[in-house]
Amino acid sequence: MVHQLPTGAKDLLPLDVAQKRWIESRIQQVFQLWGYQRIITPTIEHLRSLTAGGAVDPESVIQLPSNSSDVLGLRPEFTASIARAYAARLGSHVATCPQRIYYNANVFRRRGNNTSEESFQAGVELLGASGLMADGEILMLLAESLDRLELQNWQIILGDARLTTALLDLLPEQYRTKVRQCLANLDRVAIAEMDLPTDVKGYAIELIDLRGKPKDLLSRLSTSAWTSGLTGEINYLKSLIDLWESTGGNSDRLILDLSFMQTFDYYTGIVFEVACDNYVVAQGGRYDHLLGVYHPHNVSYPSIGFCLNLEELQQALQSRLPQTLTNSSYLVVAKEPDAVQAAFAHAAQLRQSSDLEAVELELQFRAVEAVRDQARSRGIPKIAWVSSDGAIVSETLN
Ligand SMILES: N[C@@H](Cc1c[nH]c[nH+]1)C(=O)O
Repeated sequence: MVHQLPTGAKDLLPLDVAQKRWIESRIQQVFQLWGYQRIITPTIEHLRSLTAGGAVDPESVIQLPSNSSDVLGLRPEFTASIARAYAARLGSHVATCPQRIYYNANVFRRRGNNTSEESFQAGVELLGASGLMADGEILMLLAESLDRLELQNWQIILGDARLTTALLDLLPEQYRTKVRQCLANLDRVAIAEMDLPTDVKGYAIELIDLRGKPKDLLSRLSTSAWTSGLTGEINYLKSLIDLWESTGGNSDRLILDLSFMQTFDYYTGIVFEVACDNYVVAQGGRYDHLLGVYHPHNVSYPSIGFCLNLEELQQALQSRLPQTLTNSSYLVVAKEPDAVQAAFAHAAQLRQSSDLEAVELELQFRAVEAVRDQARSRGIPKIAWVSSDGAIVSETLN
């Protein structure tokens, strides 16, 4: 029988794992330097918890049969699980806020035609914090994580769920849903072809074009006839961009896109994704009402976070990642059966040495040349030949 993996599943072989570790260890270092602590939430939860009060489509969750009446599912992302874990724990005590939490694990999504996909995310959630400094911290932490990986050519596409909704609310009610759909799909043609009063169409097209350098776009927006009631939201974004620039953020890295919308529907403030060579390597945003979905009395805590998509990062970083595995430093060989004990003892002694990589044992009694060939082919530079009387001869291969 041929045992194939289900469509969408994959094995990570040791080199894939080494590359993934390379990325993870750097990102986690940065998260920890900013004071974030790691959380591990369960892979399986109740479907109703994973769907975050309707913000995550249950169709995207891989559901599991269960004996109880509650359907279970595999987590499709972490934000809902962390909101569930912390909603009741934060309490009203000021000292518990903010909480800085990070995670690094696998998530599972059901794709079209019933295939499933497992992928890996490393991310942070800043719980119980709002305002300019909190949003600024998350954007800067994101930038520092990407810089730590020496990722090139990345750009943050920054939107604002609240402002986008407010801009759409300026349209007469009967057109809002349709125009929102066109914005989500960046479908300019559909807007142009819609049967709309001329001024409404002009405004809808203005909305789809709200993408560009943050400062240019914001000044265009402040002078638009439609947006006079939105100065608070517009000024907030101006201040955030100023903070980014004044703290060393590269202004070319930031694109403001007020037609940008996220897949999950729990966002209430800034939203963003990071694009790099056609890969979306990270996404996130502010979600001020989500913790309330899980709190026994619906009390919410303003929060914000992001996750990095490790497979996409691995693709975008490919040429910088390790291309080979680390070889062992020594092959320890028992020359005859009654040297086995001494060979184990010598290998153990070598492993104590801090300047060596791994020490491997030869497991068969092969001819000397066959052992040397074996070591060479595995890139092991040294052999320790152990005799039954305990004598050891070290050989460096050339
Ligand atoms: N959980 C979101 C990313 C995110 C983290 N925090 C806020 N948003 C995702 O998987 O897309």
